[in-house]
Amino acid sequence: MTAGSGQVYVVTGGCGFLGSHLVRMLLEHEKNISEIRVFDLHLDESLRTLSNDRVRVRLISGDISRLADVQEALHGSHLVIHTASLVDVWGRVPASKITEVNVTGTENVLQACKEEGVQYLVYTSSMEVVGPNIHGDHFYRGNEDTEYRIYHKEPYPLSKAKAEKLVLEANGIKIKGGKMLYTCSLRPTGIYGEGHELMKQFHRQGLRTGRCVFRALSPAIEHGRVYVGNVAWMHLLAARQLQIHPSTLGGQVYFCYDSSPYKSYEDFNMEFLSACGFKIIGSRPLVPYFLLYLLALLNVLLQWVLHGFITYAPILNPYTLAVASTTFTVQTDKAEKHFGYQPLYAWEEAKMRTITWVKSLEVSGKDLKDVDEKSNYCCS
Ligand SMILES: NC(=O)C1=CN([C@@H]2O[C@H](COP(=O)(O)OP(=O)(O)OC[C@H]3O[C@@H](n4cnc5c(N)ncnc54)[C@H](O)[C@@H]3O)[C@@H](O)[C@H]2O)C=CC1
Ligand SMILES: CC(C)CCC[C@@H](C)[C@H]1CC[C@H]2[C@@H]3[C@H](O)CC4=CC(=O)CC[C@]4(C)[C@H]3CC[C@]12C
Repeated sequence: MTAGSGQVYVVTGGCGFLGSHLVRMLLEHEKNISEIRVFDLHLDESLRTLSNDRVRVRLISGDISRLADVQEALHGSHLVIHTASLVDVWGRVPASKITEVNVTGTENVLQACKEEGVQYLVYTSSMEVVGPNIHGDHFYRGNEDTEYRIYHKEPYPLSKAKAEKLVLEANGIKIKGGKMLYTCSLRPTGIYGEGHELMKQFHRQGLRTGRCVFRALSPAIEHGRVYVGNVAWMHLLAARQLQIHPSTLGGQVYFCYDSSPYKSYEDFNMEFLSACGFKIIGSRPLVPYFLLYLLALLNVLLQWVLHGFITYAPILNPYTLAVASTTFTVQTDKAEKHFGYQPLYAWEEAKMRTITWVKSLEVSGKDLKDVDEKSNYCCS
């Protein structure tokens, strides 16, 4: 196929952690495309070099919350994978901004699909549209049909739930040219893999404490995790099959899953950090939950006091503590049944790829030597 004869895909948020893996996945595995438009507020110029003689990677700088930007990006395109989002549960940005990007941004994508005659939309939702809620209700090996007391107060999960509802309700609407819009929504659990910003933070934090991770969470609490490459692969397959079987996938939600083991959030992270000499201290939480909760409240107070001077947004706050302390794991085969999804990467490969990347942080870590010396390497 010569460049120009294939379809045009748009990936909103295509320069992000998931988005950039998705662009590479499309380039490697999707033969029906001639152009990938990477629409993002913050462009990663390295993606431009991925163009080849078959597919052009076109970077488009724009704001999803501005309709005109979205309309221009979608003009003449065939399918949109909408991953752009403000992923913030730490209070880094105001709630209004999260709503503006995640909800209004999604409204703009839907409006642009309608006006530009784009027939297919795959939305990157999140496990968070379901839970865990702050009441501590566990979601143990649940699926897309499992009953759960959904309760949202935080801006991020609220915004993802609203956006997903808009996407699913838009399935089947009439668009320009008399055709219909077909949509589906994918719900990843906690995504891990090369480029995960939060893992970088855990790595940096661990270096400061002599490569010791002081256990804060009960090892009995399981948290679903999924490898970024498999999330990207599921998006590619959903996009492909939504065009072939729109009545099957249209208006459906699918949890993203693979064979990553069910573990506590900390123990799962140690699958990678231990390869860099990190050790977890304690077989059970080293501090009682109430003390951790007080620390989380102190962080809220400090964030409030420092607001306007600096953005103080530590990992620990009452919401992240509640989420991390509540089991949320999925066990489903809906994506396999509806569109033949099988993870592209087995657990061992996903683990080795992630370990290789975490180890690369050691090499690139400028402050590595100083930190090790200063922190007297307590875990040797
Ligand atoms: N990281 C995770 O564990 C999970 C993420 N998700 C979802 O996956 C998607 C991707 O998340 P990540 O890759 O982790 O986040 P990310 O922050 O790495 O990527 C999001 C991208 O959206 C872009 N963006 C933000 N505001 C924008 C705007 N106004 N206009 C245009 N682009 C904008 C950012 O520049 C970034 O490149 C999001 O929709 C998120 O809700 C779902 C479940 C878990
Ligand atoms: C008590 C500790 C300091 C807590 C450390 C772990 C937490 C920071 C993370 C535990 C669970 C994570 C969330 C979960 O993976 C679900 C998510 C889905 C998304 O769409 C975005 C990210 C997140 C909210 C994720 C954020 C970090 C945790 C709360």
